Parts: sequence; C-alpha cells; structure tokens
Amino acid sequence: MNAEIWFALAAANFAASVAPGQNVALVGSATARTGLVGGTAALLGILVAELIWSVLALTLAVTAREVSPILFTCLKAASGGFLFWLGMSLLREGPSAASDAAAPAGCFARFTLDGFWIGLANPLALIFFLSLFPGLVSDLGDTTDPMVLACCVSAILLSSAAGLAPWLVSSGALAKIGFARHLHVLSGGALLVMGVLVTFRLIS
Ligand SMILES: NC(=[NH2+])NCCC[C@H](N)C(=O)O
Repeated sequence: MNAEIWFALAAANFAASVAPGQNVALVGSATARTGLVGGTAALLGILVAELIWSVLALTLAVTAREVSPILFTCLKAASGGFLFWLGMSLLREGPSAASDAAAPAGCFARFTLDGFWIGLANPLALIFFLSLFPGLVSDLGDTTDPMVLACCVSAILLSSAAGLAPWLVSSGALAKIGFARHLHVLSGGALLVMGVLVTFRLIS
C-alpha cells in the first residue's frame, strides 16, 4: 500500500466523517453537557465502532450486496429506535453539567458507550464501509494481510478523528461562551429528528 492510496482513503473518509450526522450530533451534545472531556469520550466510542466496521469490511470483504436486506432493515430499525431514545433522554437531562468538574461520575463511560452504539448503527457508516470502502481498497490485493489492514485502519481512524475534531473544538468553544443550552437542544433535537426520519422511512 503506497502513500497515495493511504491519503486517498483518508481524504474520502475525512469528507464522510466531517459531514453532519448522528456522530457529529452526539459529539456536540456530549460536549454541551460535560465539556471537551465528555465530547472526547463520545469520540473515542465512535472510533471503536469505526475500527470494528473497517476491520469487518476488510477481513470479511463484506459489501452491501452481500448483506441480507433483512439485516439492513434490522440495523436501521435499531438505529432509529436508539437515536430517538438517546435524543429524548439527552433533552430530558438538560445541559446541567456544563463544566467538567460538575459532571457526574460514570458520565464519560456512558458517552463512550453511546458513541460506540451511535457509530456502529450509523446508516452513513453502513453506506461508507459497505459501499464506498470496498471500491476504494479493491486494488490492494490481500486486505487480510496485517500490514495492509493496519494501513487502512490507521487511515480510517485518523481521518475520522480529524473529521470530528473541528466539531468537538467548536462545540467546546460555544459551550464556553454560554451557548451550552442552545447546542444541547440543537444536537439532542437533531438526534431525535434523525431517529424519527430513519423509522419513518422504514415504515413508509
Ligand atoms: N467513517 C465514516 N464514514 N462514518 C460515517 C460518518 C457519518 C457522519 N459524519 C455522521 O456524523 O454521522
């Protein structure tokens, strides 16, 4: 794997990662509630999910065509329900713990876990890892070779983190200058609306 392919992979994933979606909304919401530490905890959970997606897509070489439509539907239903529930519970809690010091114990572990599920059941991640990603790595030969695997995974994880970093930093800055409540309502509401949309599209 040469540097060109590494950068092409990283650039494609950066574009997908920086685009607004449920990962971005969770990072915003976690940062509004508990500052940069909470946002970073959510980001770490998302990265673990992305690690799983990229390793699965590379080692099993699964593509969208091979995944049963029933599994897709189940994943979307789980994603819709979880987004709705998470949006509701975040909105109900309110941005009470806007400073790191006031954050309740266990809050960061919760954000990491939320990040993990949000990242795993992300319809945009499904599209990326099962449709775009296989095309991007198709010339690499044996993608189960540990070296190739490590290169691809490092490109994905670094670019995903780089895509979420501007949202983390700007959310932290907004929370600091007194917009924590607005940010909280906006990102919690976005998660809720995405949950409704995913569910609505499934049943309509
Ligand atoms: N690594 C990826 N391409 N993941 C999908 C990210 C989707 C989108 N940026 C979101 O926040 O929901």
